[in-house]
Amino acid sequence: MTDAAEAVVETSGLTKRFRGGQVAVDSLELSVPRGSVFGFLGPNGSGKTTTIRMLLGLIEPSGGTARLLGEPMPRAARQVLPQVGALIEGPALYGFLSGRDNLLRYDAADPTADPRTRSTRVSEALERVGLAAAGSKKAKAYSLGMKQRLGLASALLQPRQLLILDEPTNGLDPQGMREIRTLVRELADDGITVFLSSHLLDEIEQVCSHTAVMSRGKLITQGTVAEMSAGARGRLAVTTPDTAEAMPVLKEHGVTDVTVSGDRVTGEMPATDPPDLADLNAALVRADVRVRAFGVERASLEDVFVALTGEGFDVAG
Ligand SMILES: Nc1ncnc2c1ncn2[C@@H]1O[C@H](COP(=O)(O)OP(=O)(O)OP(=O)(O)O)[C@@H](O)[C@H]1O
Repeated sequence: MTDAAEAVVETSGLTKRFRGGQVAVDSLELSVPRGSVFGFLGPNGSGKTTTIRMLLGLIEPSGGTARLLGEPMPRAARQVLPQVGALIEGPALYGFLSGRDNLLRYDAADPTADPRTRSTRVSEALERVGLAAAGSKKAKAYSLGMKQRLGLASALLQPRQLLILDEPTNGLDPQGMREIRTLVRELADDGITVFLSSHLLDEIEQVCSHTAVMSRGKLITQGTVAEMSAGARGRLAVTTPDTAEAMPVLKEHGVTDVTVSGDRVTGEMPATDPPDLADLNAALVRADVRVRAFGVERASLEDVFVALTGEGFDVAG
């Protein structure tokens, strides 16, 4: 269970069919490397929460297998779950209790938690999420971001190898989102593998080393975020007031799907034998195109998603 190359989450053919026949998760093959910050990305309803619930043994799969820290779930739940912190669907908090008392109470409900170290562990968890100073405030006075950090603290009351967070920034304002993202990075630096779900592409790009992309219950791709963006070709973008003059020059050089939006002309570089960017820029200038900015933009995960599914990534909700 300590091999660095080992997958901390591994599924094979994992499937969930709900009563009524709807397949929420379809033959999922997921492999989460130890030490990664793994972003489980997909639009709303693509099966992320259902997958997480199966991983944690909260619901039975209809087919396939899931292993957590190398052990089969749900069979090894009692052995494995103490090493896994989880936060799904926001923390259940008592508003009339302080943040600290919420954690004490939460810990007391955990039969594997040692009451003798409870107070120290609660203090450490509050410290870890930056709530030490606010620990004595009533939870109902917390901002949403603070509540979410308190939820994270509850998942950190014991030493964990793996954290599973379902949409940890959902509903937070930009500041709250930044706090959670920073915290996730710090936890990863501490050596905890973090598996988080999100429907936000830029969130995954900002915090995750690896990602798996879901669409309609199916895994469409997984790998490192860097590989994935590199795999999709970026678009050439030219900023110029002379868009009409720029278009034919780009087309002559093999650029396809040339489109104009405002003062930007963008297009796909040819896959084989692409023109040298300096030559292309010179050709634009020769054609009296006043070039204000020029370059190939790195492909985003959204480009990857659109390329693989042929659908737009629905960021609503
Ligand atoms: N208990 C259930 N019974 C029937 N269908 C369900 C149940 N739970 C989820 N589903 C359906 O399964 C599909 C996947 O839902 P799931 O919640 O796993 O998606 P998600 O990617 O986590 O999306 P969200 O971010 O909206 O939670 C959805 O179409 C949902 O309606």
